[in-house]
Formats: sequence, C-alpha cells, structure tokens
Amino acid sequence: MTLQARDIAWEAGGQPIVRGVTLRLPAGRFLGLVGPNGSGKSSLLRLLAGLRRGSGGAVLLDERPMPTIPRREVARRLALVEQQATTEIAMTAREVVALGRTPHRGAWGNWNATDHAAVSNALARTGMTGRADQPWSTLSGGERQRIQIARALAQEPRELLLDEPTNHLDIRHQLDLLKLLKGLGTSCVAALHDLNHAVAFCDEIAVIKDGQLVAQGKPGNVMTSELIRSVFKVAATVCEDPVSGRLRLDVLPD
Ligand SMILES: Nc1ncnc2c1ncn2[C@@H]1O[C@H](COP(=O)(O)OP(=O)(O)OP(=O)(O)O)[C@@H](O)[C@H]1O
Repeated sequence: MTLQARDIAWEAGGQPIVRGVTLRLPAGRFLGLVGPNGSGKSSLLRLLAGLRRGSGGAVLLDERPMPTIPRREVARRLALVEQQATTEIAMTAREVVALGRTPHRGAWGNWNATDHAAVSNALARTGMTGRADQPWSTLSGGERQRIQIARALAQEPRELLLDEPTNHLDIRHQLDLLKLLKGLGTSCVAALHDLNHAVAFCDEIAVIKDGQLVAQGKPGNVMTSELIRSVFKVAATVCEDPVSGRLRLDVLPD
C-alpha cells in the first residue's frame, strides 16, 4: 500500500465537493479515475497529492498522514501532472523537464550524472528528445503535455498522479502514453474521460459521482452496463474484444 484516502472530504464555496472518499492506490499498478464532468476527480487528485487539506478524513502515504510528512520528502516521491496551465515561461523544453529533479538536489546541489540521465530518459520515454532545446512557448499543446509528463517522470516518483494526461494528444500519442503509464511499475492514478482507454489499460478503476466513490476494482468487475448507465447516463455494453483480448466498451445510440 502506498497512497490512500480515508473518508476524505473537501468543501468549496460552502458546498461539499469531495464527500467521504475512501480509495487506495495499489502499489505499482495503474488506477483510472473516471466520473462525469464536475464529479470531483481533479479535487480528489489535489487532495491525494497533499496540495490541499481536506475538511475531514485523511490522506495517508505508507500509512503516515500526509500533513506529518516533510514537504520535501513528499516532493521526492510523489508527482502530480495537472491539466495544462497556459503560463508562458522563458525556458526550453529540457529546462522544464529538469525542474522535475529539483526535489532530489540540495539548495546548491550541482547537476550530476543521475540528474542528466533522468532528464534524458524522461525526454526519450515521451518521444520529446528532438524538441528538447525548443523554447517552451513555441511547443504545441500536445508537446507541452508530453513535456509536463516528462517532468514528472524525471522526478522518478513512486506515486504518479495525472489529471487527464491524454488531453491534447493525438490517438497515437494517447496510446503510447497509456502503454507507458501501464508499464512504468510506478503506482499511478490518472483521471481519464475515455472509458474505453480506462477499461483497456487500467489495472483498476475508481468511479466517482457527485464527489463520492461509487466503485473501485478491476475494470471488468466495475464497469458494468448498469454502473455506466447510472453514473454516465448512457447505455453501453462492455465485452472482451476477440482480436485484442482487451475489454471494449461500446456506447449505444439513444
Ligand atoms: N475552488 C472552488 N470553488 C468552488 N467550487 C469548486 C472549486 N473547485 C472545484 N469546484 C467545483 O467542484 C466540482 C468538482 O470539480 P472538479 O474539477 O474536481 O471536477 P472534475 O471531476 O475534475 O471535472 P472535469 O471532468 O470537468 O474536469 C465542480 O462542480 C467545480 O465547479
């Protein structure tokens, strides 16, 4: 067990947004977080990352309450890739990825071979080596997304949290990213809107509706037609694809 939420709650503007969620991130596995717009996925990810304090319940990292763990220790092992910010920064793509090494270096720490290798490796894994020296401001939306993911990989986290990481990516890069996340061996949780991607790639799925966790478990057990109808308000079938052997979800026309 690495990261878990126990009965976590969070309110904003006097409204409950996350309501008593108990969720565990299985060690070394890929957990998909799905739910309709506004159901609380981003809010929950920020709580899990320790960026926000809940109004009730607790977030635990290796059974330790998050607020009791030194910020630097959290930064060394946990990375969050949020939905893209539009900030213009005067840095190259490589310099943005290098920011991922900050928690591993002392205040005046020099770059060492491990830092260089982590940055190069992260650029290679996201297919961004060829863009490394390009200014951030000139990168396309999909390239920026991949650089933000590379920054998180350069951090070499044990827990990786991503908010809609496939946004802005074309279909080839979406599949490459999902395969990468599945194969990382890092405990990984990603908010995903594409339910087909979630059932095909995730080891487990957590479903959130109106700020509450309604199910968590293996995709085939969780993503039933009944659950999809009740949470997403669409009729769908879920079956094993005879060619790929992966689960496939078909949304039926109204
Ligand atoms: N700071 C805030 N103040 C008031 N309301 C907020 C605040 N942050 C989030 N909310 C509200 O909480 C709800 C959940 O938002 P959140 O971004 O967590 O949902 P989400 O599931 O990630 O949505 P989406 O799929 O659309 O990205 C939304 O209704 C949102 O408007």
